[in-house]
Amino acid sequence: MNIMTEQSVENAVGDKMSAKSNEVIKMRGDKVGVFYGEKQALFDVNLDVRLNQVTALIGPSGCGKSTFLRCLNRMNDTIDSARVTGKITLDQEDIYDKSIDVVELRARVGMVFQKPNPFPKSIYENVAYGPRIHGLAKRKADMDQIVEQSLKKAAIWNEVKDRLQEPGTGLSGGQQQRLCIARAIAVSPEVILMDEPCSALDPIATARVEELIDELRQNYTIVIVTHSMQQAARVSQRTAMFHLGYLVEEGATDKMFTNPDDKRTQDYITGRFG
Ligand SMILES: Nc1ncnc2c1ncn2[C@@H]1O[C@H](COP(=O)(O)OP(=O)(O)OP(=O)(O)O)[C@@H](O)[C@H]1O
Repeated sequence: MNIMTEQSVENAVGDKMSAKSNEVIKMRGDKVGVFYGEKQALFDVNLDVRLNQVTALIGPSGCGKSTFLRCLNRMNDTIDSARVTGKITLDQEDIYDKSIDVVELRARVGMVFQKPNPFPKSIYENVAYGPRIHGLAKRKADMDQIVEQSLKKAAIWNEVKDRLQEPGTGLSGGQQQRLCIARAIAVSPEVILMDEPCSALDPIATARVEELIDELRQNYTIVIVTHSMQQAARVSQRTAMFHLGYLVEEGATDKMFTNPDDKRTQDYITGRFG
């Protein structure tokens, strides 16, 4: 008879979890709608964001990609006319619930914007700012460590370690974007949202950031809006195609780019519209 001890059950469950960890749903959008005043920009979007995967949001201009992305950390709250309907969960918890502290939510679900936007402060301060307001470092040595680790994880440490007190705005565009990624990482987020993070970068800086996104996936869950089909294919495991405010389809990136179910996806990825 095969009697499993409590420990062996735990191990077996653990193995199954790790084998399937990329199937774990980190965030879920359930019938998400967004209105800007009277105008509805998103309709009934059901979309899962899987743990430790990169999910790419694609679709023609104005289809609602950024609007959906901003729902995931309640950045739409900052737009007066915006109203969100439906439900969005993070680890099964409703992020629009009254009990949610939005500042804490945005530390758990960080964001990197289209244009690199370092603060007009030193490189060090750009990274230290978030951990300081969240009280993550008690002593200067702890803060130094957070700054160093974050810059290392964002693959920019070697380029800036001798100039930490110089302004972040003095870096190249690609370096500034990696500094902004370090700033997002510094508060230990679980999810990182990226809104066209490479659109202001040259091809070499873009390749650098794409490589970084792939590395970050091991520790974070990433959602990226991109206009570049090549980029979506290179960096993501899942792709979601939007059109006119609707989610057209979502699936494994390989399948979406080789054998999509919907003709609109086929037309978009082959450059027939958008
Ligand atoms: N702050 C806003 N106020 C009013 N309407 C808005 C606002 N932001 C977006 N919209 C509208 O919502 C719709 C979706 O816009 P959104 O920026 O989400 O699309 P997108 O797919 O990210 O577009 P793009 O690829 O051009 O960035 C568009 O019709 C847009 O005009």
